[in-house]
Amino acid sequence: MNKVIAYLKPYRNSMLYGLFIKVIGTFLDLGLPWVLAYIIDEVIPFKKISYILLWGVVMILLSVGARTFNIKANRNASKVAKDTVKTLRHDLYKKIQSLSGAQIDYFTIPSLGSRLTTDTYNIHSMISMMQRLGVRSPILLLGGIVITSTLEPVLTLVLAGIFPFLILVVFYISKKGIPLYIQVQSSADRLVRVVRENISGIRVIKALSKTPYEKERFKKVNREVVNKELKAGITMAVTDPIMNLLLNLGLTLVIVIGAYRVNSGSSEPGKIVAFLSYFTLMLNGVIGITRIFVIYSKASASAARIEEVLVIEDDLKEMNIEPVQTEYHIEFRGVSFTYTREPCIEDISFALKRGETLGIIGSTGSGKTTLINLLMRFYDVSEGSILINGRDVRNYNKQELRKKFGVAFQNDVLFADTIYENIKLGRNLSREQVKTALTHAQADSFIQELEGKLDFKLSIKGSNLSGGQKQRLLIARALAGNPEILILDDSSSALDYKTDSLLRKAIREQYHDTTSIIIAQRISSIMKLDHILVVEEGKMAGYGTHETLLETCEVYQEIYHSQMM
Ligand SMILES: Nc1ncnc2c1ncn2[C@@H]1O[C@H](COP(=O)(O)OP(=O)(O)OP(=O)(O)O)[C@@H](O)[C@H]1O
Repeated sequence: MNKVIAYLKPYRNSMLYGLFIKVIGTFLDLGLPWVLAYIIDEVIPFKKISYILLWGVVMILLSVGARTFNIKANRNASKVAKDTVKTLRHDLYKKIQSLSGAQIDYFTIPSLGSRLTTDTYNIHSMISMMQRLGVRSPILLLGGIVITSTLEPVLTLVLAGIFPFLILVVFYISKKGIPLYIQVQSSADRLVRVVRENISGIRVIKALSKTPYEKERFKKVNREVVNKELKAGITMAVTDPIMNLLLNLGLTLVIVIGAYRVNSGSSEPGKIVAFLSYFTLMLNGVIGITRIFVIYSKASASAARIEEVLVIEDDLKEMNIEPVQTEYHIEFRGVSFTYTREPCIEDISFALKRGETLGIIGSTGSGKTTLINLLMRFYDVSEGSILINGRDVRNYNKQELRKKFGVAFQNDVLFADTIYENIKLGRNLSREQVKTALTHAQADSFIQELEGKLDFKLSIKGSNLSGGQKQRLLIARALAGNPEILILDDSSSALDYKTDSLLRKAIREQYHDTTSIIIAQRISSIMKLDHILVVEEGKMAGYGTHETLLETCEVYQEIYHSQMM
């Protein structure tokens, strides 16, 4: 919680101001029953209307003052909570952006999503509540005790006697509640994951008639969240009735003893009436405190989850590795890599000169994308090294490294925005540059037919385009800005042969200085490239030109025969 609490520092003055007016507002509330008792016991016996009216006005002023100060304080509290969580959410988002691939795998994307949304919302509720109920409730409770003890010390003793029990209840229950709320958040993560998968795969689910299966899957995880919520809720909900019970027991005693005291002349009816009003205020105070404990329990579970992300060390730090003199633009030197347990990439080596093209082919899951992940340093190699211009990729500032690339990943994302903005993607690219990239990506012809052309608005994930059209836009995005290194990861699979061939021709002719790596399943997409790497189960099954591989590489021959014959 400490790291999250530190976010409140800049708002210290604003919180102090809020605290001040909240305290005044609450004290004005506490003054009301005292004035009531005074009117009943001291003013009414005189039977003077003007005197009674005067004290009535005092009561109205107290009441209006209390409301005004409380409203002002509550507004201030909301503002502090909103601003604090805005900064926290911003920092968390920034941190998530900088996480390495391994760290994202560890946290999982749905969990990061709910840490950024539900967890920060819980913190917002806590900060807001702490400044409101957190100030008001203890004052109502303690102030109530102090004032009632001046009015009726004997009766106050009866109420005060039950407070140690109340504290014990709150302590015991919140100790049980916090771990339960951590479990609730974890199962909410699973729910988010299932919903994400479900919604993004809605078409295939319908196509394969998997709706009942998915419904069942959702039902299961939804039930899990509900059960966990229920368990946490039931545990925390015990607090309220137990406290009410204890307080009501105390009140019953107060009324009985109070009645005896009024009868015996040692107290007055006004004091007993005021005592009952104070009791209601104190009850509100106690209810407020229990609510704070519930919110605190939730927020402390959320704070732990947020802090876990905020404090994680960058595992892709810049290293100080001596650069080497080399004629190559990109070099893989004996690269091996393991995601979790089994090695995924083993001893891969190749070298490309500037402007050369490399095709990577191999069966699914053989490790082709992983090679790109390592080149772009989403993960660090387990063994060996990857050099760009003789500098180890671990030597680069991450921004500097990633700026070199133009990338179209498998199933990459198109945003719900115009075609122009989707290609530009926040870079400083003119409409002319974007148009050129679209022409090279063979997207020109279909864009001409769209309403608004470059300003045609795409739906989420580009769902108002065909698969081939989407791929052409993604390729254009990779080409725009003339990157130093172009990566196309299985991104032309939906193109017809003619368009695919025109695309390769455009890349060859227009991007001389760009070193290109093209991952493809189709041999026709890569057979004319300068080098071809054949990957099989993470290992190099062959490396060379199309002709040499046809002679020397059995795996390549098999792929060739299966596709071309
Ligand atoms: N984040 C990850 N965590 C653990 N294992 C992973 C991760 N990403 C990929 N893998 C595993 O590593 C292996 C290689 O995956 P990779 O995506 O590199 O294959 P690929 O050759 O590109 O496959 P495809 O042609 O189907 O895209 C696969 O067995 C895959 O299950």
